[in-house]
Amino acid sequence: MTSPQVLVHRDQGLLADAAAARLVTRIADAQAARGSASVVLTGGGVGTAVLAALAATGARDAIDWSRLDVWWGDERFLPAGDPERNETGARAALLDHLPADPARVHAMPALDGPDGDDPEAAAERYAAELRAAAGEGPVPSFDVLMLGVGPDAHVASLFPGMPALHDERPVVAVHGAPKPPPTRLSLTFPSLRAAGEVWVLAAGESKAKAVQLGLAPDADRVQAPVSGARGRHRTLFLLDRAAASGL
Ligand SMILES: O=C1O[C@H](COP(=O)(O)O)[C@@H](O)[C@H](O)[C@H]1O
Repeated sequence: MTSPQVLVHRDQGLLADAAAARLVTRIADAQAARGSASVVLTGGGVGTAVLAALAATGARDAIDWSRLDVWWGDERFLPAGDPERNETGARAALLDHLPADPARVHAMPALDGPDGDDPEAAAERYAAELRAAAGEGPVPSFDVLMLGVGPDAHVASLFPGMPALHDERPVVAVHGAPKPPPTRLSLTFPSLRAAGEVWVLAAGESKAKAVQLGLAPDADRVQAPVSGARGRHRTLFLLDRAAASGL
């Protein structure tokens, strides 16, 4: 497990631009080294702002979009195209504007997908897709996994005190999430921690406490799930000044 590094930017706009630039470099490096790369996207305000910043920069052409696998860390279990789905936001901000290979864009199943309104079956389906892509182990060694963080210190759809925090399966259905919608799909800690790099993105004063907990050496990941978000090689907390104000 890596100790987090903290980078503070003046405001959310600069944070999004800097994270987008970092993403271009990381993906291009991975593609140069291995031929392909994989990223895990997050929903939420900053996560989507990073994708919009990436779409807006000319540097995005340094990425071979046809050789990039795109996954999600969590999803709201709603019909395809629902504006509240993380996938919908990511497509509008970035993926609809790029020559990504549709077969490599691995959206989590929707409520009107092949498993209908059975989130457990949908979670198993996504786990099978991850396993098939992994070669070895239950999930791929993602190059970069991005996570937003809630004011309650949740990451992905791992909310404080909920059973999903203890689940060893790679993907789970979440019921009764405190933030709507209540039914979600989420990667679990073992999957998050399989990533080479984990980037926690936070902007705004409402996230300051969660960021503080996420970096506290004695934090309990059941109470503050962000404190369990760590990458194998690197963990970055990419913050704006307001989110860093409690440090
Ligand atoms: O519900 C969710 O919330 C978090 C954080 O969102 P934010 O708008 O407060 O930044 C997000 O990371 C997660 O993917 C999403 O499903």
